[in-house]
Amino acid sequence: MNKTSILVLYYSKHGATQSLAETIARGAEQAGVEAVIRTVPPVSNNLEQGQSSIPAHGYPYVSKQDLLNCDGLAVGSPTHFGNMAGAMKHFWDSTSDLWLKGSLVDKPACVFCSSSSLHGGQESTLLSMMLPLFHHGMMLLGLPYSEPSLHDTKSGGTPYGVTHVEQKHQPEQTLSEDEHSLSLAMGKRLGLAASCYKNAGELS
Ligand SMILES: Cc1cc2nc3c(=O)[nH]c(=O)nc-3n(C[C@H](O)[C@H](O)[C@H](O)COP(=O)(O)O)c2cc1C
Repeated sequence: MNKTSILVLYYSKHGATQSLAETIARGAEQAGVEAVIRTVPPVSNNLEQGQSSIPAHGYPYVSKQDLLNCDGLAVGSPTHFGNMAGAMKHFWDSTSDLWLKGSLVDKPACVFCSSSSLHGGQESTLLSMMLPLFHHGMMLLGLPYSEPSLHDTKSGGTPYGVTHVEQKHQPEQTLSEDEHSLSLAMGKRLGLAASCYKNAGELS
């Protein structure tokens, strides 16, 4: 049996969403699964402008093969006007071929986001990222209230998925204790769900 593999796919301009992505990946690894981190290229107002296929730094850009290979998927974006960033939407708009083949059907998935204010649209951003995943037939996971941090948090963290709220006088990338523990829990939950579903499929 191949090792279960989770794809953590994010867009981040200033690194906050990337911190969530890396912590979710660590949580998945704690559940004994492999975690692959990928990002999407930025979009420009000048859509004719060619993008380099390799980022100047950081994680590689996602490929369709990454989506085909994964057994579970976490998708994250900063909140941009209460919605996922255009770069992430642009990427999902390029996946009709996978949708036609049902390539992502029944794969467990979750969503995460970062914003600069507590009531600035985190939940709507999470919901916006769920929409393409539902259309692809994925099985969406949230976070259960049995996670103590979901009750305690004064920063990010929702039952719809893990979030981060930037704090004044802190680097964007610094997660609160509750955000950190919820990110690990989200990764573990996704890893376990993907393992169970993959192993059940391979046995049947
Ligand atoms: C175009 C744009 C729109 C934004 N809209 C919102 C918003 O609606 N609500 C909010 O709280 N923050 C908003 N922000 C702030 C980002 O969501 C926030 O800085 C986020 O943590 C950045 O994540 P990153 O470091 O991964 O890029 C916006 C930022 C930009 C650039």
